[in-house]
This record gives sequence, structure tokens and C-alpha cells, in this order.
Amino acid sequence: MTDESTNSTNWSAPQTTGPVDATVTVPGSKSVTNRGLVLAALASEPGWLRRPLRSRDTLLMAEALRDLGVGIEEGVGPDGGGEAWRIIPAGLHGPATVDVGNAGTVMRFLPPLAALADGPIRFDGDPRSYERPLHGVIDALRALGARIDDEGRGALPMTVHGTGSLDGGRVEIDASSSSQFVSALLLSAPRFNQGVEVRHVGGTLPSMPHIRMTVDMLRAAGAQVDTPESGGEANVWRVTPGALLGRDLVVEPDLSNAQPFLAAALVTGGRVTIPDWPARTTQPGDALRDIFTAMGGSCELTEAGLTLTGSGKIHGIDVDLGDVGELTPGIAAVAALADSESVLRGVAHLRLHETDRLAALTKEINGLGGDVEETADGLRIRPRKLHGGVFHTYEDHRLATAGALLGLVVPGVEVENVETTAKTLPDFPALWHGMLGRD
Ligand SMILES: O=C(O)C1=C[C@@H](OP(=O)(O)O)[C@@H](O)[C@H](O)C1
Ligand SMILES: C=C(OP(=O)(O)O)C(=O)O
Repeated sequence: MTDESTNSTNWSAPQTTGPVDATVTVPGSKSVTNRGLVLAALASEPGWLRRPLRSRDTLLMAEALRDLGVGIEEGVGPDGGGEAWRIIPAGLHGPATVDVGNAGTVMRFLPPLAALADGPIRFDGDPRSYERPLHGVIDALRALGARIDDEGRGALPMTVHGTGSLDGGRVEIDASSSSQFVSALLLSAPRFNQGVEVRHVGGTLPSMPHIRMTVDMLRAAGAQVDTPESGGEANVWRVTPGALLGRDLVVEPDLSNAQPFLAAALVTGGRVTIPDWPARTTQPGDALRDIFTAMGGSCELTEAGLTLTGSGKIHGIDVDLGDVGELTPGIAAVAALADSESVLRGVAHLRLHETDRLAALTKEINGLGGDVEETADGLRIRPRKLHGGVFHTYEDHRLATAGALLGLVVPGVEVENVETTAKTLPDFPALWHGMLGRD
């Protein structure tokens, strides 16, 4: 949380007095799209990504891969249906410069791939990207044989001096500040000469579903991966070197971006359906079914999608969100409207996300009259009657959607820089108005 002022205008969050009743089609998953792009770029044959998310984070990933020589063409899917990207792998070339923006997936997933390029790849990004942890990736890549020039920062900006190949092998990392360190090393590992064995040492590893997503997608592309869950040692992942297949992958809707819409049903005692909700998924957003049920809603998964129906009651919750940290801002907003206290635990690492999310949520909800307190690893939220005001967003898409949710039931909430939702959900204001039946 570094900046309070931007020049953008405030967005008057639409308020509703009645229950929301809508079906909202949510664009594709950021996490699946960006893994899909990396794996397709490293494959030994062309592949398809259908219904990819087109947002700041995924366009930065696509742009970076193009700059390294990968072909990413617009097209329709092989069956003629849906929008798609056709990805044509090629030799990875430097010199090139990668703009990571403030995308964790770009700043962490691409340096291992850059080590396979045949020249220097410079990484730079938004000022906040310099503050986000990257040491796990940098140190590990050095241990695996890469040369990286970061002028001793252990962070961006930096240059990875690709030599066309990387030894790989065994490495220990402390990934307690971001699961993306583990995912990053695993994703490119089929192309390392010896593959990789990653051992996490240190504090609790967050966001396990995202590591499972990495493993599942690697296996679906033909990689051999051993995991703690497949009988291996705790906190150790192994990827065997080998060719990756080109896939025809349909990207699931982004379930974390479905959160504000489902929450709208919960806080208005209404009903919202999200089509194409997957029956099985590694996305952390699937946990919303249990969390929002515990908070007073009821969920039903049918052919039409996932429907959340609000009961008119919103209950507080005491929950460890370490596995599903990216859901915290949306849950905090609902908790501020509940009938009892909430304690959100296990998310100390959110201090190093797009902004310091714990500080930002505390300040902004309290700015509307709330009573939120930071704890060592999360938030304690005591619901209070809220009033209108400006909800600052600190260039954090999930702060912006949390502010919109509060504004749905609290008169006079102005969300500052709602355009920041473009990081993962560029159409958010239009989708939100559409949900309310307004233009
Ligand atoms: O791998 C991924 O796609 C992600 C992993 C998580 O990162 P952290 O483990 O750094 O929280 C999550 O918060 C982020 O939004 C997406
Ligand atoms: C933490 C997030 O993003 P990133 O991929 O930049 O880490 C997020 O989307 O909530």
C-alpha cells in the first residue's frame, strides 16, 4: 500500500435496494491462461488455447513470449468454435525485454523460461513489481546453472543471461512468500537438461491449489511429475526432462473473478448463476462454495452453472485462507457486512501482493466506518454500520471489486481507479452493471 492518489476519476459504485437476480458469464482464468501460454510456448508442437483471458496480466505474458520468438496467433478453435490463440513454439531468442507489469505470474514464471533463450532477457515492470518477492526464483535459477544480473537486489529489474539450455537438478527454496516460486520452476523444468527437484524449506507454503494446478497442467501436457500427494516426500516436487505436447485447452472461467458476483447474491439476498463452473478444478475459487455457504448462502451446481442464493443473512466466519489467499479481499468485504465478527487467518503473505492487502483493506473498510484490525497473519473484522466515501484501490484489482461490493449495499461509495480491474477482468464495470440490469 504505497500510493493513495491517482489521477483517475472515482467510479460511483451502483447501489441496489433489492435482491440481485442474474446470470454472469465470467472470462477465463488468469492462472490457467498464463500457465497454458508458458507450457504451449515450451511444447514441441503447436497448440491451442481456447477462451483465453485477455487482460493486462495475460496480454503481458503473450507479448513477452512473442518477443522471445513464440508465435501467438489469433484464430478460432480447431472445431471452429470460440475465440482462441494458436501457439506456435519456436527457438527462444534474446536479446529481449519483458515488461512484467505487476503480474506475479509473468515476473515469476518467465525467468526460468528466459534461461532457455539464446541471449539476454531483461525483466522490468511497474514500481510495485520491484517490491514483490522474487528471490526464490533468482536464487534457485542460479543454483540450477543460470547467470542472472540483478545488481544484488534479489528483485526486479534484472537480466537473465540465457545460453540456450539450463542444467537443472536439485534445489531448495523458501516459497513461504509465494507459491509461484515453486510453480515457476516446475513449469519450465521439462526443458531443463536434468529436469528439477524442488524442495520447499521454510514457513508454511501458501496457495497449494495453485501448485496443484501447475502439476495438473504439466501432466496434461505429457510431463512426468512426482509430488507429495503422489507418494513422494512432503514439500518435494520432481519433474523429469522430456518433450511437452501441444494441447487443445479450453480455459475455465476465472472462479476468483466470479467472487464479487456471487458475493452480490449473498449480500443482497439474491441469486447469481455463473455458467461453465467446472465440476472439478484446481482453481482456489472453488472454495467459495463452502465459504459463502458458511457465511449464509446456499450453492447449487447444475447444468446451468453454479448458482449462489442468498438467505438475507450474512454470517461472520473464522477461516484459514492460506490456500486461497486471493479470495481474501472479497471475503473481507462480505465479512464487513455480516451479523457477527470474522477472523481471516493464514494470509500474512498478502502484504506482498499487488499492494499490502491487509493494510489496504483495514484502511479502506475503516474509512467507510468499519472496524477492521490487522493481526499477525490476517484480519479481524467486526461489522459496523458503514457509510459512503472514497474507497481507494492501490492499483489492486481485488480491492476495486471489494469496493464495488460494499457500494452495492452502502450508499455513496466511490471506487477510485476502478480501471485497475483490467489486470484480470477488463470488463468489470460493464459486467457489474449488466448484473444489475443497467447499461
Ligand atoms: O500461481 C498462480 O497463478 C497464483 C498463485 C497465488 O500466488 P501467491 O502464492 O503468491 O499468493 C495467487 O495469489 C495468485 O493470484 C495466482
Ligand atoms: C495475487 C494476485 O496476483 P499475482 O498473479 O500478480 O500474484 C491476485 O490476482 O490476487
